[in-house]
Amino acid sequence: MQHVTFPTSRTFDFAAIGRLCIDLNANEINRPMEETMTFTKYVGGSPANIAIGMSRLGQKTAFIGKIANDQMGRFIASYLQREGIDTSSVTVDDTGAVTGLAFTEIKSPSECSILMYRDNVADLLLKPEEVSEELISQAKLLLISGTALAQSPSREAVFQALEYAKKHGTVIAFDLDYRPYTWKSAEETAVYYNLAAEKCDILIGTREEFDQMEMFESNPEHDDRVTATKWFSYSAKIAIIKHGKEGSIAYTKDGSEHRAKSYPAKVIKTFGAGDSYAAGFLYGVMQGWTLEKSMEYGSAAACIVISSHSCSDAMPTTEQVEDYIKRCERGEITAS
Ligand SMILES: Nc1ncnc2c1ncn2[C@@H]1O[C@H](COP(=O)(O)OP(=O)(O)O)[C@@H](O)[C@H]1O
Ligand SMILES: O=C(O)C[C@@H](O)[C@H](O)C(=O)COP(=O)(O)O
Repeated sequence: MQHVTFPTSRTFDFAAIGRLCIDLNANEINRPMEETMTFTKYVGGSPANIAIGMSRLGQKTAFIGKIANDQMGRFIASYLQREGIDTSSVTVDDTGAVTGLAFTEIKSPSECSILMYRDNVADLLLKPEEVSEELISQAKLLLISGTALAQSPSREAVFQALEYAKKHGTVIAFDLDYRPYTWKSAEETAVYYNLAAEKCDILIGTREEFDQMEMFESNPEHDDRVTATKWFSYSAKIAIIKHGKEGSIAYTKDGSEHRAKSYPAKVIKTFGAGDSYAAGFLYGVMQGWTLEKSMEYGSAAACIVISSHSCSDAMPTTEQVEDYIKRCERGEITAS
């Protein structure tokens, strides 16, 4: 059964709006940040990672965002272009804003954290008038990500993008991507997340991210079905609640729920799981696959990324995902 119908005959399969940043991933793994001396630079930012993932999976992809007018900004733009991503809607800041940095700490495969430097970042300066209606009207799927709602004018830019997507029948996916650093209060976060989620067709988040949205509601048992059902009276057709290595559950508007098997992985670090999962899952849904198959594909893509050092640079191609699934089926990959 098709839960979401995508428009046909559009220039882009996929467009993402939001932050373009830098990840600096610890080279000396399995130790605290205090003892980490060297880092490798990658393009980062959750929506950037997902866009790179979709492009690697062969989807015609565009990005809407703002970069700093500095070396880091230029590094990001040229990386996206090399990945075949359309950057005509990536504008360059002219106010002296900087590129957001995420230093990652890999204390152990399961104890990872991120130290973010996000004061005066260019990505949050994207203005509503810089969002191209033409581009959104030419995309089958628009991805928004929660962090871009944290501040004006980026917040208004995302709402403007939602408006255009609704007007042109572009399917909207919302990766909650809650990062506390950029928000002023939990109340502000909940209000804006809810306002955006009302307009979206596909919601993807962890249990903790949905809890954050529910601060004015009663869901004392943190029940996934209660969480998902609320959104089906708005625009949502699919709500996915992720539970780390325990896997994820997709709820659909017809009242059913879908679970997928997850795959083993030799985990180096856990971050990047969500972004690669989102790319693999959305790719599957766009191919018209069942939700179970799409979720499995997302899980396999996630395993590839968490077994690698980077997030963006490790995003797999279809051949890599299919090969990973086959190797798991043959018992060649076991959990670390
Ligand atoms: N340790 C792990 N082993 C295998 N798969 C994992 C592991 N951690 C996450 N995944 C896969 O990645 C998906 C998303 O991970 P999750 O940690 O829930 O998201 P996020 O990175 O956004 O917090 C999970 O549903 C699962 O399929
Ligand atoms: O989103 C960021 O700004 C940092 C990411 O690039 C980072 O690598 C990461 O945390 C990925 O997030 P996840 O996929 O939700 O684990």
